[in-house]
Amino acid sequence: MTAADPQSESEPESAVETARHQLERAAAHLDVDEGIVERLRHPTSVHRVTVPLERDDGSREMFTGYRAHHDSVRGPYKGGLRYHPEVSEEECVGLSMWMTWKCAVMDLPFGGGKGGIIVNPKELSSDEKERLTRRFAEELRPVIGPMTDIPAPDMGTDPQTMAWFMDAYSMQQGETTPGVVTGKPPIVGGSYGREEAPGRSVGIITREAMEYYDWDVEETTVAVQGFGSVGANAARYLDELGASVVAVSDVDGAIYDPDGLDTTDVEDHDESPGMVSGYDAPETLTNEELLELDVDVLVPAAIGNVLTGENARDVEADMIVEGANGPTTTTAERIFEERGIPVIPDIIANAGGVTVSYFEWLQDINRRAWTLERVNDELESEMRTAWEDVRTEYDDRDVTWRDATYIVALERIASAHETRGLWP
Ligand SMILES: NC(=O)C1=CN([C@@H]2O[C@H](COP(=O)(O)OP(=O)(O)OC[C@H]3O[C@@H](n4cnc5c(N)ncnc54)[C@H](OP(=O)(O)O)[C@@H]3O)[C@@H](O)[C@H]2O)C=CC1
Ligand SMILES: O=C(O)CCC(=O)C(=O)O
Repeated sequence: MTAADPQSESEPESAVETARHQLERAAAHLDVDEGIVERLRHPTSVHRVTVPLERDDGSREMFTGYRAHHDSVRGPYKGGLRYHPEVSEEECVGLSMWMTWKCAVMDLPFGGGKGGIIVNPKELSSDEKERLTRRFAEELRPVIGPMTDIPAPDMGTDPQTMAWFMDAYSMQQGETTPGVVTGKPPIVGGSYGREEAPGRSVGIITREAMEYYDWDVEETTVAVQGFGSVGANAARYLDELGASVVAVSDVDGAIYDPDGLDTTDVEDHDESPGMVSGYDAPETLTNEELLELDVDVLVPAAIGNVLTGENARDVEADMIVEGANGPTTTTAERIFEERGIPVIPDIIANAGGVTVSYFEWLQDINRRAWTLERVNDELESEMRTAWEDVRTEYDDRDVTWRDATYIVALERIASAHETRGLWP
């Protein structure tokens, strides 16, 4: 491993710092009112709540939760709830900014929000997680709602968490309100295909990018960091397409088979957390080694800030497709640009999650479920449209894939602000 890049911006970099750098880069290519750019550097509001929990043994503990609202010019705030020990206000703000751009790239009528609780979900029993979630929903009730802010799953939360959240909100409202969260199980108003959607979109966008560069999918090797909702579904989609998925990982480490893993045989985070590193594979690696494997496509799909000034020069992949939110720091991005390694950004690659959340929200409003086939067909069509919008900017301007994606998003957001009138 080489030393940290001498021109590094200070690392570790917070999500909000990364998000601001990315916004400024895109703004430099557009004729956007400086006031609008300045406004977008900040959240509209951030809500901090204390969430009391009675443990199974009768002891009491206080947890801190957040909900950041970044921008709602195009519609209600939208974005996930994360349960993780490293959740912070700054992280929620950065993630909410990414949600604003993500919804705009996909042309969805939503803005950006994100929230979470500082907690290690692996240290909660199912009953404790339910009580924590119900109380969190009650605390957030004044600032969420089907027409104001619609949470969804993220790391450490899942469809069951969303069902508890929806139930707690509905009990307080006095009416069943399925549209207050997305990512629920289908039996309580969730959409078929939502759980798989972010990983599926990573697969679709990887496929489109491979087509763009004229790569043969059957000849392509892939390494995926993280084998949860996003990573496992991306790996399985690409495996099904014919790519050779040679490595996947969980928090404890990676498994590697140069001949390709059978991704359906490896249990994912939902089926059995922590089972990846226990799988009987020809070789095991650390997560750091997985990131530096000589593969065609690297998909970081676990946590943020894993590609940094420390390791970006050692990455041997020919293309990076971001499954996680914010896996690449500003310094790493610059190094990949210098090295000619394309980085397809999170805000389009994993946007299938929020896109199917939008389908779910429509289904909830209309009280009418779509088939899985319809969901997947419409997701395919939305992803291809967004890819074409981004590809056009990429081909027309001498910019990175991230800049091209941000340009599409920022043009739509800035134009909505100008049309509505930002300055009263
Ligand atoms: N869920 C969603 O709808 C969406 C999620 N995302 C983003 O995708 C990323 C992953 O989310 P999601 O798949 O939902 O999360 P999950 O909780 O379902 O899975 C996370 C996976 O990452 C692994 N992991 C956790 N910490 C580390 C670490 N330090 N190093 C390596 N692996 C680690 C976990 O391992 P283990 O099983 O051992 O815990 C697990 O395999 C996040 O950045 C999230 O914001 C983006 C769009 C939508
Ligand atoms: O489905 C959603 O509303 C948001 C999912 C999410 O948090 C994300 O895309 O990062």
